[in-house]
Amino acid sequence: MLSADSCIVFEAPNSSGIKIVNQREAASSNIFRHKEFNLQSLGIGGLNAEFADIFRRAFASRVFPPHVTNKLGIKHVKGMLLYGPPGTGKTLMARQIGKMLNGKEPKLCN
Ligand SMILES: Nc1ncnc2c1ncn2[C@@H]1O[C@H](COP(=O)(O)OP(=O)(O)OP(=O)(O)O)[C@@H](O)[C@H]1O
Repeated sequence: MLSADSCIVFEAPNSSGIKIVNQREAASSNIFRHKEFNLQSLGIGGLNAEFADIFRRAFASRVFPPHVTNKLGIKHVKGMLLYGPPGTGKTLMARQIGKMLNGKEPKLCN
């Protein structure tokens, strides 16, 4: 049953050649492939606080329906810069987050 809060998201596989336009806002609520995250199963250890910070800053706005973000004037974060000592999991985390998203792999800059 459809209600005023119902949201329809059209999806097409990349290989289909079909390009769906003008539904960016609606699609944003479906940004993650999986709704549950388990950092251990993603091979990420000891970065729970960092992941929570990334999620809160960059993705929290995307779990709200588009009409709520529009009404509140919330702008989605479109990029992030990870910094820290070498070999501490920045690249690993970026790649794993990229896999969880319905998008392209992250672009890594050294
Ligand atoms: N928290 C972690 N959990 C699991 N593996 C990790 C973690 N941190 C680093 N590693 C592993 O250590 C190696 C180096 O990590 P990674 O390349 O992600 O570090 P980085 O912070 O991007 O380093 P750099 O700043 O030098 O680019 C990788 O093989 C990665 O899988």
